[in-house]
Amino acid sequence: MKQIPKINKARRIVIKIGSALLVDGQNACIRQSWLQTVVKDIVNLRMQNCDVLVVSSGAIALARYAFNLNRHKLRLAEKQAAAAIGQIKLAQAWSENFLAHDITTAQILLTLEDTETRLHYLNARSALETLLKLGCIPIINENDTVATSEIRFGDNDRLAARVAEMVGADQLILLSDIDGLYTADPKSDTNAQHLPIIEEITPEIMAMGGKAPSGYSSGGMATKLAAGNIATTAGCAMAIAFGKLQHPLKALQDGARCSWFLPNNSTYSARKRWIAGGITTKGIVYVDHGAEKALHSGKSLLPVGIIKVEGYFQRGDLIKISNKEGLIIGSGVTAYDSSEINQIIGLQTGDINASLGWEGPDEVIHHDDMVLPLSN
Ligand SMILES: Nc1ncnc2c1ncn2[C@@H]1O[C@H](COP(=O)(O)OP(=O)(O)O)[C@@H](O)[C@H]1O
Ligand SMILES: N[C@@H](CCC(=O)OP(=O)(O)O)C(=O)O
Repeated sequence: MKQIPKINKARRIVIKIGSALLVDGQNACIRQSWLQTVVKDIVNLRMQNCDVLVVSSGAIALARYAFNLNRHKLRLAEKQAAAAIGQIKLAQAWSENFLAHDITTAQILLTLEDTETRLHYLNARSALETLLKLGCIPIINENDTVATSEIRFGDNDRLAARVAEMVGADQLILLSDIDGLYTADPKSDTNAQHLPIIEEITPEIMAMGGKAPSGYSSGGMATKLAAGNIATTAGCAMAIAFGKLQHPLKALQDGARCSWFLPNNSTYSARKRWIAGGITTKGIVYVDHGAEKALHSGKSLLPVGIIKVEGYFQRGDLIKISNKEGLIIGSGVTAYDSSEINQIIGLQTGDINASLGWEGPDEVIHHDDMVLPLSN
């Protein structure tokens, strides 16, 4: 039996706070007395030598009543406008509350694209590391204004997991309106059972995540489980805990019920963890049975094993690998763009250069740039 993680033993924690906790939905204002208690809990964690990063939702919810933006379904551009209005209030609330403890906060707005483009990812990572060294608390949110539907996380659960992976956090705490994962949504199934420990995120566990709820929240349980996949693959434990009460982190430290997702004993390098955490699909290469077997035995993907390419992508993009039957078996960074792969599909290594007219690498995806099995 694996050990249940303890929040007071963590060296670095990412805490994700959902809109419903931070924002009073009736009045579209910050739940100030609650926020004060969360900030106090975070200050205490830092006194125990733990680095803390906050992923905070709430920008859109804070702007709901401005400019008649209070309908349930907003268009993307309206959400972006609401986020731009609300983000100032959100950052100000965090800043003022931490300043009361002489702690400086720093706002970081990220998109899915930032976490999937290697250079942006490395820049964000070094900025976060520097902020932590300076003793600041990064307050992170999705950059909703520039995130169009294809490049949106759309939920801060997966963004938080990506951040946890980026900074090598040992714990990710998702504070929610529920105290963990149940076998079904307890709001609609009175027989649902609470699950205190999830050792592995199996397809059965994934199936327990329902659809996104209506109202101000956007993710629901499904995105929390997707976050669990990213975090645990990166070797980070994840908790889903009830956050609505005062001092929610202290409550967790004192043993309040929650669901812990235990980390994989992953020995992935930082680069492979980045690949494993990829969410978008720019394209897919389909491989034959021989190649599938070779990949599983640690070989690189060669053109000879590819039978089909889907999508348009550039060299260096993260793409998925599918077997002949259409099952995604992995992902990796491609050394060729999609039109080049179409030119060399099925070719033996010795014939690649003649077909391309220039000297390309032997591998379409090098073993060092590939993760199997796929983590999400
Ligand atoms: N299997 C499940 N276990 C627990 N909660 C579930 C499950 N399936 C769906 N849910 C719903 O997910 C909700 C939490 O997600 P959400 O409202 O998006 O939270 P947050 O705003 O904290 O991101 C719960 O209130 C619950 O109704
Ligand atoms: N970026 C959005 C939050 C989106 C989101 O994930 O919301 P939630 O499900 O409440 O955590 C905002 O600040 O309003």
